[in-house]
Amino acid sequence: MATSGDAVLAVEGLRMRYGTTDVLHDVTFRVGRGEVRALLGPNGAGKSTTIEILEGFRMRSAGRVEVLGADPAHGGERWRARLGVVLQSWRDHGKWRVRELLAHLGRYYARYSTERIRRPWDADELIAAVGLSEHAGSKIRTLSGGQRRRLDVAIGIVGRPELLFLDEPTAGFDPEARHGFHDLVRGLAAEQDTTILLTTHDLAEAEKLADRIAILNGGRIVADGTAPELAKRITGEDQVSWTVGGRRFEQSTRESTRFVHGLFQRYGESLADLEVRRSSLEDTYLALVHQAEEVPR
Ligand SMILES: Nc1ncnc2c1ncn2[C@@H]1O[C@H](COP(=O)(O)OP(=O)(O)OP(=O)(O)O)[C@@H](O)[C@H]1O
Repeated sequence: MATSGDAVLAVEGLRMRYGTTDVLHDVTFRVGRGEVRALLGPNGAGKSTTIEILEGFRMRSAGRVEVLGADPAHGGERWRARLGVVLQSWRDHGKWRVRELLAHLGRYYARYSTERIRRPWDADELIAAVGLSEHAGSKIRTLSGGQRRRLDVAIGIVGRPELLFLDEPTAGFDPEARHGFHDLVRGLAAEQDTTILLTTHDLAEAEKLADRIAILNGGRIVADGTAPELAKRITGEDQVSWTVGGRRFEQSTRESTRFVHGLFQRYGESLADLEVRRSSLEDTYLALVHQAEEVPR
């Protein structure tokens, strides 16, 4: 596989079979340094399976995978120390206090500190970065679900990973916690230059966080691009509607600005109730998922 210098993660022709069932078919994508990439798809699409293979927790059936220059199936300790993993499941450290646990886990990374990346992240700075300062001395079992998830993220990044995997990071968050978490993820990418691969089935989350989105459905990548690129991909057309002389009209067009300009020229002030509805990522997503459901596997 020709890996460009900037690709932190490259997947080519990845396949996974459980027993006699293929759950990943020829999955191919790349993630560049500092990029936030979402793997978006409905339940059972294969997101967790993909991410677990990339993390080195699951052996693939076929295909080529390179993560931070190594095959995850053979990644050593030093390689693993450069990765951050936030799993869907909770860890069970209920009796530990937040600062105590982070300082303890952080110690493991000290031997992997480099001139460029100082490891681990200072526990109090990290606690502040994830918005848990008020709970630094609390026992973990007393944290709410959202606070606990923030701690999961802190555990995932305590070693200042170059590449962070987030598996459905905001499942169970209230809107405020979700907003705070999105700021945190964007900050990691912008200020720490962390490359992030996150899985989600929340379109809005993918659109808000990710530079690029790969849509996975039925074990296949059915689309890959920026949110606007994907939104244009299926319909590519905007819906313009307007009223003239009490009659309602509607038109699909790829050139909505020019079309609206024409309407104004033609109807002037008698034009009323003008609306332009852009094709949205949601249109694309639903169309792609629906299309794929119709293709026999
Ligand atoms: N250990 C396993 N043995 C057999 N089948 C499995 C196993 N793990 C997952 N699968 C199957 O593989 C498919 C993909 O599952 P996966 O958990 O990767 O999907 P997902 O996109 O992460 O879904 P969700 O959003 O529900 O977490 C599903 O059909 C699932 O039933």
